[in-house]
Amino acid sequence: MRGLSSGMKVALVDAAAMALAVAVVAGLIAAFGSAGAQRVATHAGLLLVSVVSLQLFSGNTGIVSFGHAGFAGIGAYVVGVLTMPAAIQATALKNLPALLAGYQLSLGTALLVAAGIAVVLGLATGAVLMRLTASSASIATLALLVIIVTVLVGAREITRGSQPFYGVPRGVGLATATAAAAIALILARLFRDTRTGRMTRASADDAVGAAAIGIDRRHGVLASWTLSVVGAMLAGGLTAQYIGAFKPQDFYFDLAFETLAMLIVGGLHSSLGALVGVGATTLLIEVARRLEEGGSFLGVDVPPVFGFTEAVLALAMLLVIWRRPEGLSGGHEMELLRRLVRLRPPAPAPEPEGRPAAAMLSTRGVGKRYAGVAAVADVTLALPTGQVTGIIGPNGAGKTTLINLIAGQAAPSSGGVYVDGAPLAGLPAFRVARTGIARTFQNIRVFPHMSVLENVMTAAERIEPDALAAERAARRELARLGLAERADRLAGTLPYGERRRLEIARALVTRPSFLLLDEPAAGMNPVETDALMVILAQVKRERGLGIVLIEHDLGLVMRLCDRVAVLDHGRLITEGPPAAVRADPRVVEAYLGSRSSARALARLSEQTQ
Ligand SMILES: Nc1ncnc2c1ncn2[C@@H]1O[C@H](COP(=O)(O)OP(=O)(O)OP(=O)(O)O)[C@@H](O)[C@H]1O
Repeated sequence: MRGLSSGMKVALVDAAAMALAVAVVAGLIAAFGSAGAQRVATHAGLLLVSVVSLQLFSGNTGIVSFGHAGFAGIGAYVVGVLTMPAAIQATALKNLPALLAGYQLSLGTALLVAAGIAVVLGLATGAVLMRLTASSASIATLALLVIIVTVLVGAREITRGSQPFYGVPRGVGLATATAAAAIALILARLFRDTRTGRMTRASADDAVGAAAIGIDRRHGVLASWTLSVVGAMLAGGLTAQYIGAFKPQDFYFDLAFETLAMLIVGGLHSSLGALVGVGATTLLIEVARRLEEGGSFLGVDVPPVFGFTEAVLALAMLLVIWRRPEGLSGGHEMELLRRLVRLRPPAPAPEPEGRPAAAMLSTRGVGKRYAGVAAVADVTLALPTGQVTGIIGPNGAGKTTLINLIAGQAAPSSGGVYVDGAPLAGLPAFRVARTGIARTFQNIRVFPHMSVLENVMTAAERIEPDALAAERAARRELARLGLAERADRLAGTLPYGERRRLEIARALVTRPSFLLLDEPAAGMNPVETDALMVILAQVKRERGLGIVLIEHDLGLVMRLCDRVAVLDHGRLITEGPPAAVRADPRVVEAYLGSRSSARALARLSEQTQ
């Protein structure tokens, strides 16, 4: 286990525990269960493969998918056609194109072919999905489901259309279903703690924050979608060999609803949720099914009730959404290892060597108009490394917009932004971040559902060679910002001031040439603000990076900054050393527009004279 990050160690133990739990339950049912119980368990095992595949995509990206049921259908037909004995094929599929006829492959080989097709289909459809917002992508998966089932019905020569497709050898029983479910659970649990898994979750948590540390959201969506399509198609292929006969409608809305309901009941955001969801709903469905058929229960005659099972499932889902939105699992993994032993964290990495890669960040005549209003107009600024440049100005002066223009969160309407003379304008934010520009946000953008350590590690992974190195670098920055003890807490549960510091740690771990801080001391008490000032001054001294600081605390600006630029109504009205700027009558005039700022400026002049 040495050489692995803490997260991966925890994931491995969780994965082994879940696989073991599934194997033990299946073993008990195989040994002592009735034939009926074994059928239910086999069906549940195969459903678990489907639900886990769905969780791998939807849980990590936050995009609810309705399309997975359709892919299970494709998998079922692929395995069905490829494994069907030639004699049955000759009667059941008389018009099957010669190219597809007479293979009669083993289940394993047919599953391999299905996986290959799944990769191609996953990449092709994922290339579209990754360009859509989460809600549009979700609707697109619904369209995919309809298209897939329509094609399956239409491809009569291969699928027999709406007629039952029969004659598939029944090679899947409880043992195969259990093994498949265990493997699916292991892979899904481990994926979450891979580099791609973390990047995907970060983008789902806060896409803008993720782009600011260089993450291309599309990469995670494509990777998790393709993997989950493979899982869904294999689940379908195994199901084909379990049930032996099926129709396209078996892989339509009912299955999409059933698998989604199971996942939501268990908890969308963890592989444990998929396991708990399938377990709990299988039991519920079994009870509901008995009631649906009617009969005498505890001496009471109950008439058959059509659709009772679906209604119970829907009700269970609504109840969970209402009372426990994160699902029965609470939305998190077991983290058994962390519960059982006190994990010794790896030592923080030493301070990195070397100076910033770039020397100068500059804007030339940069401007931004919003619906006719000039938020920033014709600003030309030089922001060298080795200096702290303060950007001040009254509310609405355009400070945040200027940072957004530099960091790629907004595209300039005019002018440009340059790093060592190379233009940045037009690059998406994640590419700007990769040029060595890190930033924090006025309205904090940490990843709330990830741990404090994961927040920083995700950023570190862009530049560190492996997860362990990324963890050690992350721990270094957490220690610097006084957050070492908070490493395992969920970022969303931190108090405001600590979340601000976490954002700074996340930015610093990328070893940027330029650090843009948008009101880093907002919400901090004076002690925290002073500590932050010491840290920033130290980072500037040790690393020689350039810091750009937007701050309303003028005392902090005047003490920390080497130069100060003043914006008013989007325009740069003056720029220079703090003392000169403070004495500039244009600055006093700009601040007089806002009474509280004018008071702050007056107080500051009194204090520093
Ligand atoms: N996305 C947007 N759409 C429309 N107008 C915007 C947008 N972003 C900023 N603005 C406008 O641009 C102007 C500058 O806003 P900006 O947030 O950059 O100022 P600021 O100096 O950072 O203010 P504050 O100190 O209050 O944070 C404001 O008038 C604001 O309303």
